[in-house]
Amino acid sequence: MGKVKIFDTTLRDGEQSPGINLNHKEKLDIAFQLERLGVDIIEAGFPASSQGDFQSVKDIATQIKNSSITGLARSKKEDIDACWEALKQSAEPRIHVFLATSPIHMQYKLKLTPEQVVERAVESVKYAAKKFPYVQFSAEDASRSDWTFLARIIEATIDAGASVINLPDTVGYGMPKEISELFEYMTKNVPNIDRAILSTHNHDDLGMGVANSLAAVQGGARQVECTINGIGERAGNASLEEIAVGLHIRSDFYKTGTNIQLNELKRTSALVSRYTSMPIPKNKAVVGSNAFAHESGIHQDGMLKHKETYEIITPELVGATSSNPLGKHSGRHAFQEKMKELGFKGTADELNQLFQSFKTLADKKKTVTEDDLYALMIDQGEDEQVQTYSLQALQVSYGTNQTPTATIKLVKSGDKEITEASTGSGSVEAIYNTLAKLTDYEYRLTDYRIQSITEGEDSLAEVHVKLSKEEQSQSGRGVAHDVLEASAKAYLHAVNRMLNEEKRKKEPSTVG
Ligand SMILES: CC(=O)SCCNC(=O)CCNC(=O)[C@H](O)C(C)(C)COP(=O)(O)OP(=O)(O)OC[C@H]1O[C@@H](n2cnc3c(N)ncnc32)[C@H](O)[C@@H]1OP(=O)(O)O
Ligand SMILES: CC(C)C(=O)C(=O)O
Repeated sequence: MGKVKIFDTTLRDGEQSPGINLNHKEKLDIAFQLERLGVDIIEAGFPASSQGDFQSVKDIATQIKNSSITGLARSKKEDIDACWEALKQSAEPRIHVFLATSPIHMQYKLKLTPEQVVERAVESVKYAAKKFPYVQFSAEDASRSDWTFLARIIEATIDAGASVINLPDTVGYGMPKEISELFEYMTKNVPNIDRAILSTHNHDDLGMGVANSLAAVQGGARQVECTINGIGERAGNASLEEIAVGLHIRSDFYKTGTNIQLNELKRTSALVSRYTSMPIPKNKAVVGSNAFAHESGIHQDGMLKHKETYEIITPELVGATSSNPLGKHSGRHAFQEKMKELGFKGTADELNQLFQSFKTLADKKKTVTEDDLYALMIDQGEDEQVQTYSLQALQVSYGTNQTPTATIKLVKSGDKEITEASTGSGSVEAIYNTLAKLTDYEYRLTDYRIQSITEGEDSLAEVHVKLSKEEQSQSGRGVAHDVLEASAKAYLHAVNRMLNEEKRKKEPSTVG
């Protein structure tokens, strides 16, 4: 049996997670990391849904060479046309067309009869196949669809030109046995099934996303759709890292594997977590910080005697350890070596700047971990974007019987220095009141979260904020050794993103 293809939808279904809003650069960075991870197919977005999605899919399709790129389209000519415009320059243009097949979706959402759904699906797949060499058709809500009807629409769409058929558990309703039987049934009962490969796409509403994906492989699926860290609509999608490691560790059972470079999993997960502002739960399988931590005496004793007593996955397998910790006495060579290992692709000048930031941090911290270095790299990436405002100096005066006051100096548009002071009921509020005056904007703070990137008293602080203004909202993050500085940086990050977005919206549209 060949390898199972991994179809990553972090940039499409993953971005549908409430609260996630990735910008163009973040999407490209994630796409490059997914390519490095060995993902077979990257679903880069839904081109007809917005100008931003269109542009990201187009740029990802032209820049990524070692993974195939696809985009989502409803069964509508306009969506298929937008997808083609975005993907026509990719080495292997692929489209993902979908239409719901469950009674509830057909009747209430689409307001179409089953006959009309078959007609519409066939018409769309035929139209897409005139442009694209690879067409995937998804029968949305397949797990709640009638199996005989599903077999009929699968046969018809394969005849119309689909070479991949996806049977999603759209609302996370299926149970593993049921999902595996669904795939077995289609494999046996669709006469032309050997002309297509079957794909599975599972949501986690009942916590079954990964179990259902693996059950589908048992039932005959040869492509698995999933996301990094399991992000996605509602409770999320099945997580790529758990599926890839599950198929690897239990290859004795599944008799197949994937092209995923497992030792890239940890850094991919960290990058996606940082960019989406979605922290990884400590106990998350494979990539959580407790995944390889053994706490109790009996377990520790077992581990000391023989690691395999309690460890079925080694941290090294998924790229989770750093054997050469960096600190204040580390030099350029060790630093450069580590950055190479972490996938740094910048110029010598950028590396030099990073080295300076690393030295500043190492003066304050005992050990600089991989997570700290990722944070520095991501911070530097932000510097490459247009930053209308940057933080020059911050001073906060605070005392138990005193109103907190923040004095802040910013640099505006690269050269103009502006200074303001303001009070607040707490230090962070004083900072935000001052920044609101300085940036001359009326934002509402709708989310504020602090996370320590690493463990220990001297860890870096990461603050995530969400600012809203009328219908718009933008998230921002700031990393610093000090929580107040990280809070100021996060606010400015969101303001700069908001301003960039406003500027981009004023630029002429190029969709279609
Ligand atoms: C299961 C999934 O994850 S599917 C992907 C879901 N992702 C998204 O929706 C994110 C991006 N979506 C968007 O930006 C918007 O919804 C758009 C641009 C696609 C459409 O926006 P609007 O035109 O304003 O329509 P709206 O979202 O309100 O309604 C969806 C319409 O698409 C129709 N529709 C839904 N699925 C399909 C489909 N597969 N094929 C054809 N039409 C469809 C609905 O019936 C509805 O049509 P109606 O207006 O005739 O009632
Ligand atoms: C478009 C389809 C595959 C989807 O995202 C779902 O059904 O969840």
